[in-house]
Amino acid sequence: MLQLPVLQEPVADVNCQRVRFDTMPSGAYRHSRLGVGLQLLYRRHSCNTCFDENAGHRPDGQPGTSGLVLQHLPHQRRESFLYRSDSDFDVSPKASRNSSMTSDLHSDEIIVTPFAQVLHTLRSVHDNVKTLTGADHLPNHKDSAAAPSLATPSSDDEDFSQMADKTLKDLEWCLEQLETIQTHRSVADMASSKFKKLLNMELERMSGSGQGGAASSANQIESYIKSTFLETDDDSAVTPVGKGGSSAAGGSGSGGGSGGDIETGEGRSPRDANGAQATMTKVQVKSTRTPAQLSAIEAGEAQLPPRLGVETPHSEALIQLFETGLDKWGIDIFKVDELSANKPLTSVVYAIFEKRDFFSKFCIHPSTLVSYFSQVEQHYKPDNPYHNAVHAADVTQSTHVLLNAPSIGNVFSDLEILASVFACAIHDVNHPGVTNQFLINTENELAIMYNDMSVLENHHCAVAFKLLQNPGSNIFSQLDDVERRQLRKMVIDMVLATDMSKHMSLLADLKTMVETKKVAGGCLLKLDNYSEKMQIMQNMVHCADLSNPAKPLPLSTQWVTRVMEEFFSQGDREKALGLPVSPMCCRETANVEKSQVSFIDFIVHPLWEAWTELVHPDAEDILNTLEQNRDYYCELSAAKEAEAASKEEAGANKPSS
Ligand SMILES: Nc1ncnc2c1ncn2[C@@H]1O[C@@H]2COP(=O)(O)O[C@H]2[C@H]1O
Ligand SMILES: [Mg+2]
Ligand SMILES: [Zn+2]
Ligand SMILES: [Zn+2]
Repeated sequence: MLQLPVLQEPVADVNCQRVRFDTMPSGAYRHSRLGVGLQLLYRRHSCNTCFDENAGHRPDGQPGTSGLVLQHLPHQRRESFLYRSDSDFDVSPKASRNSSMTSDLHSDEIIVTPFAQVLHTLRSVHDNVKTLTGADHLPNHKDSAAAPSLATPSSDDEDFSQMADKTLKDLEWCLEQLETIQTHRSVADMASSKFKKLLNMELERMSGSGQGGAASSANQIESYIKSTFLETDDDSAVTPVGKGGSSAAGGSGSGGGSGGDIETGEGRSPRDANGAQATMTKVQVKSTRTPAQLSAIEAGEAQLPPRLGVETPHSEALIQLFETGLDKWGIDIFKVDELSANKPLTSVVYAIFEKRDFFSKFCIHPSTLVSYFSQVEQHYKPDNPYHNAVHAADVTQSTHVLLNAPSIGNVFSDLEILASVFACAIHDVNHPGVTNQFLINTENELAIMYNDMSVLENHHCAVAFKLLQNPGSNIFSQLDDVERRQLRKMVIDMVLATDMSKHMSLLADLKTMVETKKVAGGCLLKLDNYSEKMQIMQNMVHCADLSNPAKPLPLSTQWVTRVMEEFFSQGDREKALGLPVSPMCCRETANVEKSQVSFIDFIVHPLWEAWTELVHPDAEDILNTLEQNRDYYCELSAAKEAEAASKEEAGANKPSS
């Protein structure tokens, strides 16, 4: 069970409140300044005590060891745009929006997802009405509260009419929200549409602010973020045409004879009528084992593979590296690549399976594991600068570290952990080095096969499960049917969620779940149903997939170089095919530093901020690193702009002779 913090309860219990306030950091006193009936926000706990307090409050009376406590983030933390004022939209309670109350609050106190806001506001209304009608005995009014109050509070009339006014406004807002909920949509969809609106506002603000070169690079970044991380709505154009002619446009008509040849190395033509079939045929590679070896494996007599599953002259150094780094955020994964003789994925998976005792827990023969993951590793394309086996190993090891967080220590079963590690290892297998939009625009056989829906992610899953069918490769052969079905479903759900167009929905799910539980006053996220657990697992893998900007700077910068190189080579191909160049894919015009700042501000930081809220304080260092890296790129970008400006000036001042 995930254990949530008791961040919020109506301020009714005077004694409890005093005790808590005594132990709070100074910044947390702000609620006590608010008038009676306005304390709709949180009573807060001091960080080092709230876990124990929650344990004491647990309904089952068990000590609070097996859950996750949702705690507040430190106040100096920069907040993401999700906390920005949204006064252009009717997306927050009116009364609270402009009041002094919200202006000095911090992200752990402000509720931003609509459904939680409704619950929250209703609770406040409830408390206010209680006070207004005299049902409450005005706990904050010191000892005078001992006398039962009348229908009109003893404080001045102004307080009273302000409160009545606010109560009515809040009630009206809640009713409006509840009335306009589209019943076919989930409450998390409410958050997702709100966040998309906010992101669009931010992006428009960004691209509207610059001039000249700065404006065009901002436009390109805006197009990149919109086309990659925002799902195209049914009612908008099928393929968004970005500003400045740099977008993944083209649509179904423009693929022409281009063929969109993903170079999978087998020289097949995607326009070939058998193209789709060829894709899966390619996956059915022959097993690397001789029949004798296979029967030895089946009989359990197979020889153990080399240490860590890879033949390498550097096995001692690799063992050393894993001993110190396997459980650490920011292991040098490029060093792992080098020491493992370019088998980073096999060696990382092997080390994790050993560490987690999966060989014996799931009766997996080490040589079966090596057989399977060698094939998976071969199906990652080494020529991709970014989407290769090193990225897979990186995401797998990152998830392994996230799973080790004490706060989620007892949340997942072994089978769920196995599924998560496996999903990460295969999540980009056979990636062609181009985006979904490119495959769709070029009518690639994969796009045809998967009807333009999460084309790559469907392909990664299919390839991985196909490879399991090769002789001597089924690492799950000893699971029973139910477990195998469960595992398959979990893996598919996680890998399909790595489609970046699902980003906002994932983030909205996570935030709505966390905030709703907080507001509802529960301290435990029970996570006893599949869908809630899966939301956490999908977000965890998504975080790991978007973790390169949160790694120590020397690693982070290398990933940026790689991802940009991959984007640029897609741009080269688009140019060669006469297609419009996708945003961020033109090596001549892309602004790498600035795009990193925006990528972090608009995508990565909101996600990690939400994850940190869930597992606080476990991911604190990760969020810090992310913010430092963001500042690094911001400074680089500013320096570059200053240099460009001074060059321009020098050019303008030169006499034209
Ligand atoms: N540093 C980065 N800058 C820009 N885009 C990135 C960066 N890192 C990852 N991405 C994108 O985010 C995507 C995450 O899923 P993929 O690994 O399939 O592909 C990744 C890239 O398209
Ligand atoms: Mg992917
Ligand atoms: Zn706390
Ligand atoms: Zn990935």
